[in-house]
Amino acid sequence: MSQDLSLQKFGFIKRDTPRTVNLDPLQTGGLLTPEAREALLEWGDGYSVCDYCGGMLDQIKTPPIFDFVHKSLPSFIGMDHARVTNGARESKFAIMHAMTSPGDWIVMDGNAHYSSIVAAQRARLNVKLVPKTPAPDYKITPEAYAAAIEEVKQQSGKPPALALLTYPDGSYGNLADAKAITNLAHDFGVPIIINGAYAIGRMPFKGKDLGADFVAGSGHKSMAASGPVGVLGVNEQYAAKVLQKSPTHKNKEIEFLGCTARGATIMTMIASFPAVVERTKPESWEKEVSNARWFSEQMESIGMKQLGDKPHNHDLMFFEGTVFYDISQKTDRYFLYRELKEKSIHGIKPGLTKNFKLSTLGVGREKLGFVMDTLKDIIKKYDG
Ligand SMILES: Cc1ncc(COP(=O)(O)O)c(C=O)c1O
Repeated sequence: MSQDLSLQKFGFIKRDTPRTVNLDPLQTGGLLTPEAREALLEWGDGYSVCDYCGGMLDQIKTPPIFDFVHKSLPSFIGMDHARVTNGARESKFAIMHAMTSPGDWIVMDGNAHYSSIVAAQRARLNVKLVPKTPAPDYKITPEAYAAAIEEVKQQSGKPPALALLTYPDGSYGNLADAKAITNLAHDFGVPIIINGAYAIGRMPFKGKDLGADFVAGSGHKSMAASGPVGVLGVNEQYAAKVLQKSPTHKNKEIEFLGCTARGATIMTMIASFPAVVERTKPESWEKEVSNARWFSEQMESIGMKQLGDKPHNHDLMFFEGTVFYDISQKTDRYFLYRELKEKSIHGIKPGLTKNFKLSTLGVGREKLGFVMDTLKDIIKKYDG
C-alpha cells in the first residue's frame, strides 16, 4: 500500500454490485464470457496486440486480428467492410466526419441515443429529429422520416447529407421498419447509418439486408467485450471515403486516428466472438424474445405497463406504472433498489419506481421467475 495517504483510495478496488441477476440494459450484453475473462488478463498489458504489428492494427496476423476484421466481422454484420473502433459513438462520428461537411444536415429518429446527436454536433452538423408517435408506442414511421427529409430539403435547398436510424432504440427497445426507412432514404439519395448498438451481438443482424450503407455496433454493450470497443461497417460504395488513408502515413486510416482498439478491448471481443455468433442465431434469439414477452406479461399482471412495440421483439423493455411508486410515497424512493439488492438483483436504477427500463438478455426463464417472485414479495411486504 502507498505511504501517500492521498493515494490510498486508489489501487485495486473491489466491485460490490450485486451480480446474481443483472437486468441492466447497459450491461446484460456486455457480460464477459469465460474466454473473454481469461483474455482480459492475458492481453491486459497496454499495447499487447502489437507484438507482431507491422504498422496497421487491422493487418495483424498473430493474434488473428486480420481474419477477424476482414473476414469474420464483415460477414457477421453483413457489410462489405468492417473495422473495430472504440465504441458505437466513435463509429458514428467517424462516418459522419468522413461523409459530411460542417453545416450539412443529418436526419435521425426521435428515439436516437444522445451519442448519435453529440457525434453529429462534433462533426458540426445540423440535426433534424424525426418525431416519434405518441405514448405508449413511440414508433418511428417511414412517413415521418420522409416528412423530415422533405423539411430539410425545403429549409436548406438540398437533401440531408446523411440519415441515421437507431435499431432498436435504447429507451423502448423498438425495432422500426428498417428496410422501409433505408429504402426511403435512398429514394431521396441519402445514405443511411444503422445504429445497431443494441442489435449487433444480441440478435440476427445483417446490415445490407436492412439496406444500411453504414452500421455502428458496441462491443461493451452487446458483444460480451470489455470496453471501450465497437464495430463499424461500411459498404463498398463509401469505403474509400470512410477508410481513407493518411497522405503522410500511408498505412494509417485518418478517421480512426491510425489505430483504435488495441490490447484487452479487441482481444476480449475476439474471445467472446464464437459465443456471440452462437447467441445471435435465430433459434437463440427467438428464445430471448419469448423470455422478454413472458416477462412483459408477468410485469403487466402486477400492474406495470410495458411501453413500445407490443408484442415486444427485443430484450430491452420500458415499464411504467404506479404500483412501486405508490409504495415509495409511504417509504422512500430507494426502497425498490434496496429490496432488489438484498436479493442480489441489479439493474433497475436506484430511486426509480414509476418508470424504468430493463433487459432480459441471457438471464433465462428461471432467474426471470425469481425476479418476478421477488417483485411480488416486495408488493406483499409493503402493501400487505
Ligand atoms: C442506442 C445506443 N447507441 C449507442 C450507444 C453508445 O454506445 P457506445 O458506448 O459503444 O458508444 C448507446 C449507449 O447507451 C445506446 O443506447
